[in-house]
Amino acid sequence: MTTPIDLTKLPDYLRNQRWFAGKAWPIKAVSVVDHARVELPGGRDFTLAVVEVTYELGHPDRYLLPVESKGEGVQDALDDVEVLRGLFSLIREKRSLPSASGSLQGEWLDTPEGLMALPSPLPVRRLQVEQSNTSVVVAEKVIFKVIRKLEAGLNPEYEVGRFLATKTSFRATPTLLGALQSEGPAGATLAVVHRYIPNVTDGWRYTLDNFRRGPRLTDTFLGELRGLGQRLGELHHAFASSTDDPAFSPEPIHAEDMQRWSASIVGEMGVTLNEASRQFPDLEGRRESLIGHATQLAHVPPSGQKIRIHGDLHLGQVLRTEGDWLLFDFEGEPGRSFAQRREKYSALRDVAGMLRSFDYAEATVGLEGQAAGDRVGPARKAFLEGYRAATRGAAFLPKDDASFNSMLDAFELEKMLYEVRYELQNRPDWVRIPVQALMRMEVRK
Ligand SMILES: Nc1ncnc2c1ncn2[C@@H]1O[C@H](COP(=O)(O)OP(=O)(O)O)[C@@H](O)[C@H]1O
Ligand SMILES: O=P(O)(O)O[C@H]1O[C@H](CO)[C@@H](O[C@H]2O[C@H](CO)[C@@H](O)[C@H](O)[C@H]2O)[C@H](O)[C@H]1O
Repeated sequence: MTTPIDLTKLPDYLRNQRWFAGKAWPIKAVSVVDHARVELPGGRDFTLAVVEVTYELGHPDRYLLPVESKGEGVQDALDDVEVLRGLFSLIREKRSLPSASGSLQGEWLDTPEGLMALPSPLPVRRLQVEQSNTSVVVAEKVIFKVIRKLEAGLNPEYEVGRFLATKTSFRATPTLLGALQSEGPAGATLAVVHRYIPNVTDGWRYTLDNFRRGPRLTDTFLGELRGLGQRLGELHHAFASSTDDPAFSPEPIHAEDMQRWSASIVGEMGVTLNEASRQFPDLEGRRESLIGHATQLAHVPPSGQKIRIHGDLHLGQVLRTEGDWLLFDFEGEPGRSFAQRREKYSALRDVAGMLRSFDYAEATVGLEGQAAGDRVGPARKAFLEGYRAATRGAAFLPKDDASFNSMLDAFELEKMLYEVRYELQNRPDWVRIPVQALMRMEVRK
């Protein structure tokens, strides 16, 4: 198959795309590593190409480019509704297509939700939100996300979604319905399809609205946060459920795990403080105390289990429907490899992620001019109460409260360090939020 794209135009094209993550580095070369032609009704077609971007420095990245050859240059094919319908049909009809170096495979799960009827012709619309990928809503019932930056290996969002939909009874998530996979040397998940949930607010906006109401959170909202903790507990029960799939089966936490996790936090602290203390010199004075905090984890007597977790849980990863919460986006932290994101871990890492979000919400309303209030403490307490109630006696959690609290503290510290790195790279104006949290952190006696 001949390469269908004008390679000379690609560096400029990529630099102008919202989803292109390499804007800060000079591009050395762009090459097409795989491509497939997808035919559309009426004799038209478009190309799904996987391109590799090599930079003057650092690792190469791969991107998926759905493109149409229309006149000059490179055209994003996802602007064309016929292409959106064509891509969706490929998945729904489980079609297989040859590509230059392998094949494309549409997958559709035959679960009860997968059997839904859809109208013809299919109404499709692109979701108008700022996001790293491109999402398309089909008939207000289905949402498919075309993944822009590709990673090698099994995509955790697909893997987890499939496990929850087919092996567990956990339904507080938009159910995974299908996926588009590319197989062969350029193998990757190219798109994932979920049930679309109409009339939802994301948990971040919903929480900010509540934090803006005054210095105290309402009992109603605190009750809802208890409900959020409970849903997370149920998710962890589903992850910990007995299964013969080695990618999900729970494993005991050993002393070596605690030591490894502790050492990894100490390592991340070195890198993060070196980067951040140029801008926030006071952080240097906290180094020893924070290291003490991280090393404490290595001495926690091991109990509980390692399980698969959400991996990047925060308020932006939950949806508020009428009267309930849905947890979604099981991709894990974008800065880590798929292999790292698929590792089993303590469930408390997710709990810590959500706790950090309450601090971010407080800082955000503070920056907007809201007077300081008594919001974060009660929000944390309510969320933890819900989580504890749903997981009482669970084998995956530490046996005693002291271990529970020490581990939770260490994972909150780990998340703060991650956030400092994330913000330095993505939203430098926000870096002071996790930095201030690091400055405040006390070692629990
Ligand atoms: N199943 C769904 N139902 C309704 N809205 C959704 C659903 N999945 C995602 N969304 C909306 O789309 C936005 C982007 O989705 P997300 O999967 O987080 O994309 P990205 O990985 O590109 O950030 C979410 O913040 C949410 O508002
Ligand atoms: O949603 P993503 O998977 O892309 O997650 C990344 O971006 C998040 C920000 O959008 C970032 O979350 C941090 O900011 C949130 C407020 O915007 C806050 O609620 C979170 O607690 C905080 O960690 C997330 O860390 C990052 O991986």
